[in-house]
Amino acid sequence: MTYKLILLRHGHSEWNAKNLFTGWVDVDLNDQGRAEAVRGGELLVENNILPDILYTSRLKRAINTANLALEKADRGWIDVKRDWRLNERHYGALQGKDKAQTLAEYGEEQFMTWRRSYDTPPPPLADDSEFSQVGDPRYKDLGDAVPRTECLKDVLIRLLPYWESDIKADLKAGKTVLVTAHGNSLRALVKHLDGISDEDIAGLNIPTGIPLVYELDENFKPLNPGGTYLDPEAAAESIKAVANQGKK
Ligand SMILES: O=C(O)[C@@H](CO)OP(=O)(O)O
Repeated sequence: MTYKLILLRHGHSEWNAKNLFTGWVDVDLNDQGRAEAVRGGELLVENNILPDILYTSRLKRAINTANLALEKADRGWIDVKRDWRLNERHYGALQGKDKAQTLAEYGEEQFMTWRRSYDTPPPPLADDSEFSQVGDPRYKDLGDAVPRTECLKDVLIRLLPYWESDIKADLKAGKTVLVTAHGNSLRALVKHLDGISDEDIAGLNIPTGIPLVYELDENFKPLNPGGTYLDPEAAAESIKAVANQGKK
């Protein structure tokens, strides 16, 4: 028995275009992102990889990417599960800040530590910040556990129980699962799937809007390590752009 898992990072958002740290701020897709999402759906159809169930975060850039892709694939009818555990990494006090300005102000080493180190979170975001999610009704179930900042390790710790309890169960039931989420929540999942070390994960970036397909064996180990991008050339271009954010 093998399992099929599709990972899809949301398309370009309004804040990707402005080069701002986003995290849990609920920014929508821009026109480019909407086009990427539709293309993502086309790629699913062209490769005849059609999801039976959708998992998304609670953020509209992921929700709308999934809706556009699934509509294109005529799969808007599949069951949906949304969970905060698939949300982007909370970017702490960097949420709303310009990446290029942050790089210029703090230098490359600190900037990259905050962006890509496994276990160093940015400073926490104040609860009264306009970019805080404290008090947001969509996270009522979290009570006071709404994050104020997170590193990638924190994301993995909150995501893994959900992977184990829900996503794996649907894969085991024979469903093709689509997970539409974010650059860093998907980096955490890929780290787990591919057994990437804490050091090496710093160099891994996920492109926007391009389905990444994993074939998993009965132990949920990838038969195609690293997964397969349905448009490898576009993925390589987009990965470069993500890696170079801030440096413009
Ligand atoms: O700002 C963010 O939330 C993320 C994803 O866009 O950015 P980065 O790639 O810098 O982690």
